[in-house]
Amino acid sequence: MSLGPRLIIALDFPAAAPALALAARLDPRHCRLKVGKELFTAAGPALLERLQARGFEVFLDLKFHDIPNTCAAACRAAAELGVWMLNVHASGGSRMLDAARAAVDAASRRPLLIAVTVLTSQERADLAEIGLDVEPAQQVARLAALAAAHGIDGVVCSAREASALRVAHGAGFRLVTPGIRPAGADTFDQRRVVTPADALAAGSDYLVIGRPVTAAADPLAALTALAASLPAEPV
Ligand SMILES: O=c1ccn([C@@H]2O[C@H](COP(=O)(O)O)[C@@H](O)[C@H]2O)c(=O)[nH]1
Repeated sequence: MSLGPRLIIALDFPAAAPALALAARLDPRHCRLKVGKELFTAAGPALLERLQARGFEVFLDLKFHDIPNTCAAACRAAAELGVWMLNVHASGGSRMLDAARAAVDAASRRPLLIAVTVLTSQERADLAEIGLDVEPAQQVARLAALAAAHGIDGVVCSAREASALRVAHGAGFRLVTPGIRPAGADTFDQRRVVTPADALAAGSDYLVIGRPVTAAADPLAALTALAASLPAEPV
């Protein structure tokens, strides 16, 4: 089964113009695009329409986390925007996950619904601070199991956790992995980072890549080099 392009470029920009300028240099046959909180707040649904009109499938990364009714309503509204994938926080719990899933199931074009486990910027000390005395991998496994049990299509995790999740949840469970860094690249605020080739080898379905491409002096050259470090796309 082909999952389509496995690279998802995070358009973390403050306005539509730079996002559209980068998108104009990209090919929807080779990557998908991610619109997150910053860009969506600045540019709104109109930007999604323009990206989709150019042939891109869009991951709307708003990480909804609220009471079940509010979360479901947000998922419904996001699904109506025609996005390919959207997400919620698994830590919202089973009733919130059920409500979110029911909302996307009712959509005329159902997007993939993905649950965020432990942010890739977090390490053990960050979890301890919020009262979780566990390794990130353990908390990721716990939240992924909750998501899977409630019919969620997959999770956002670090590729460090991908192989264990693939064993636990099988081939159809989508593993979406940010925190991707070519060897030697600046990690910035990320903590659980993995190289692109290692992420795929570990079983990631989709690699989310932002600053290694978008902050590069030549984003297209950076993306081309990154893609060249990967085995050929399955067809
Ligand atoms: O656990 C998570 C969930 C989401 N993200 C998002 O992915 C990109 C990563 O950007 P980089 O510049 O490659 O670090 C960014 O939009 C995050 O909001 C994540 O990093 N980790």
